[in-house]
Amino acid sequence: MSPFPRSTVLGYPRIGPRRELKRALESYWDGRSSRAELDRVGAELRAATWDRLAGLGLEGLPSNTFSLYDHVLDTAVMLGAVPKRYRAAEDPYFAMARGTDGLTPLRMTKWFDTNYHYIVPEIGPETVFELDATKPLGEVREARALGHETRPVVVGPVTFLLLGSALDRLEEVLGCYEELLSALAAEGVSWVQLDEPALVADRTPSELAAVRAAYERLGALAERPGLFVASSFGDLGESLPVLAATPVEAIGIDLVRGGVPEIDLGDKTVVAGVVSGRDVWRTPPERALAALGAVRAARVTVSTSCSLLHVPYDLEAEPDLDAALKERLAFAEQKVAEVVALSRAERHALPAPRPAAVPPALTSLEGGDPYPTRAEERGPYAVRAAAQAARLRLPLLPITTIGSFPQTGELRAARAAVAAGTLAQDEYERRIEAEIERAVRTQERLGLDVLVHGEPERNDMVQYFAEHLDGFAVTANGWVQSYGSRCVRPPVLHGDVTRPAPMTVRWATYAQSLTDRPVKGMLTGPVTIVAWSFVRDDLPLRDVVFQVADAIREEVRDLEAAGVPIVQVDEPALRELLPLRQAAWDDYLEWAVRAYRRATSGAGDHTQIHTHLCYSDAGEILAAIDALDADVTTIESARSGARVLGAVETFGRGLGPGVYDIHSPRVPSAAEVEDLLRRTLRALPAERVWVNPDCGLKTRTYEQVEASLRHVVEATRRLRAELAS
Ligand SMILES: Nc1nc2c(c(=O)[nH]1)N[C@@H](CNc1ccc(C(=O)N[C@@H](CCC(=O)N[C@@H](CCC(=O)N[C@@H](CCC(=O)O)C(=O)O)C(=O)O)C(=O)O)cc1)CN2
Ligand code: MET
Ligand SMILES: [Zn+2]
Repeated sequence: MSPFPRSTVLGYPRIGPRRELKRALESYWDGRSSRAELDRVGAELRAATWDRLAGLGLEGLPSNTFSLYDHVLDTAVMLGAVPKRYRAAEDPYFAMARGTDGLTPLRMTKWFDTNYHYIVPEIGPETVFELDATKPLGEVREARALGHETRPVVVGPVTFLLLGSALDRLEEVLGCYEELLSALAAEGVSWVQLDEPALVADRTPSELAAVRAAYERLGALAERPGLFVASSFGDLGESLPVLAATPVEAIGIDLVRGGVPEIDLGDKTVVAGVVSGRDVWRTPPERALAALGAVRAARVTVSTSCSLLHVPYDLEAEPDLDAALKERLAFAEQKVAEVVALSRAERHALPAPRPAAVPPALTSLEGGDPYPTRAEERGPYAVRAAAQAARLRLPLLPITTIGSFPQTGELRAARAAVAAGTLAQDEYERRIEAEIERAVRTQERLGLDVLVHGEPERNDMVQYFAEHLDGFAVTANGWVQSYGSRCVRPPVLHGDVTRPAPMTVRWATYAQSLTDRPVKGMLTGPVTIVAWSFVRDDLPLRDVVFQVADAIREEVRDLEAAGVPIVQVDEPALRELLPLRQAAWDDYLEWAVRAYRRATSGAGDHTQIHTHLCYSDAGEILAAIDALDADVTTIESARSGARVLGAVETFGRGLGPGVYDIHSPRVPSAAEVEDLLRRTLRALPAERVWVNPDCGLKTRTYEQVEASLRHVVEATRRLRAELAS
């Protein structure tokens, strides 16, 4: 077995530095280009990535980190876990990911504590595991034809099965992994990377036994590549000694979030994740070198703490970023260069590479916590509910949406034109107003009860606020994949956050001026703004979140003062930031809830506060969601099989479990919506039930939205009539 290369990364972005894959996918899905064209773009992106990584001096190149949609879905396909109902589809892979006219897609949820979403494997008694190694083998050969030897990366068996809630199928799945290892060995591959991020969360003794059994068995295989088991997103804790006792040759350890292992790892190679894949800060070289030096193992390789999937491609694509800030930053390319430089410095006992620039002095917390708990300012729910009912006069089962309406190509082009200086700001604002009017009229025509302005002015629900708050920088090309072809540009929160002026009042009041029905103002909550940004690391996260909460609080009060009767403060990332280890949950939830209440408790009793959550596996944090004390909570439900309904009967206030999935282009039938509503009404008293989709409508077309909402209204009216009789 050849020694593990001295420098590597656990994975790399794949959407393309200019989102080439996004465009190719959407063009293929729309029928504007062929599958061959899509595959050609994929091949070009893979080639460019390997060439670039090799060009930067990286020694260990990963392969199979590319994906047309999601790497967990790729693993499911590799293992034959394709549910029968998708097999006859024209393109089973994308049918699982996005659904078709007749088929709902598989569930989708957050990848550990990141803003990346994976497709949840569906494993049932009828699943027959059967290896299809086309993709990993294909990428190895493709890279080889370009002159690169690579290390294929696949999701490991334990993590895959835990994600699919089917760890009892380990024996069968291991058969497939054995076959895969044999095939890779026959191909002349010297190392394979098995990603096991699930090992950094709490694991039961039987799960740890499964880890041991899995890697004993794979390790015992006669003809196989070297086994590199990679963890990320935290400390391996009790999983580390288990792994260390198996025959795997290399273990990947996150040394940014986790500590240097106390145990001596003997003859293993430690792939030391000293360069963070989760933030955009430059790596302090002395800290990285100290960690590298402290690891006790036969061999140490310099690497990233996780795949670089979670950071943008290249800082050099940001000519407009402030020069002093830029000095503190590293995107994927710069991080690869750091890995290479650290590896050389470590090997040759060279002085530390170019030191990270010293950040400017920022808020210091010395002198005590400047964020005392604010006394509860709002009245009890019963009092608020009465005041709001008198003001809003809503029917039973009020129908609303989550905030955004379709973001049209014209709107995006208009924003790009303003940035390019070819469209005047006031003309842009007129177009936004026209779009708000379109959204309002559409909702009135369809018969919705609580209207939204549709968020046409927002490029993104976090980036928009970052652009209007002090303390943030935004990027021009810093795209990070969120799911499938969808990307975000996470803002950089680098300084103290303050709100120089109202951010949304003018659009909310414009919308309200157009209609007699109540319009809800729309804000993003402090936890979510911070979760979906790259955040300064010189303050506790909690204190940064409180600063953002205070800015949102000012906005809530301004909306109220302007006569907006309902304000929604979205917290879709509340679950996402939940620590992977349960021991840290209470502390997190305590301050996260406090931040939310700080943001919203300035509203009077007559103002109805809504919140919205999605991808939440809400069951786990239902008590915390309840503690947010919002008058109405809308929550994803349809896409996750209405599982949340099993847990909501204790919920004390208004609740709108989504009645259809908005991430799929398919239009739900009225019967389907009615069925979900009936299930909701079995779980909750009708007086507290709201009717809404799972999430915002920005990724859909007006055609899809109108058809879907028509069915929602139809189903709701039927049930209202039934309840009234
Ligand atoms: N930050 C964040 N995280 C989130 C969500 C979210 O909304 N925001 N929602 C959940 C699901 N995730 C989602 C993530 C992204 C998108 C999404 O639609 N993203 C858009 C980009 C949004 C954006 O920034 N749009 C900009 C710029 C768009 C653009 O492509 N501009 C063109 C130029 C304009 C043109 O001619 O089209 C270009 O750069 O080439 C704008 O509207 O102004 C996309 O991928 O297409 C949807 C859901 C969870 N996490
Ligand atoms: C990801 S949660 C989205 C909430 C936002 N108000 C929207 O409707 O798009
Ligand atoms: Zn949502």
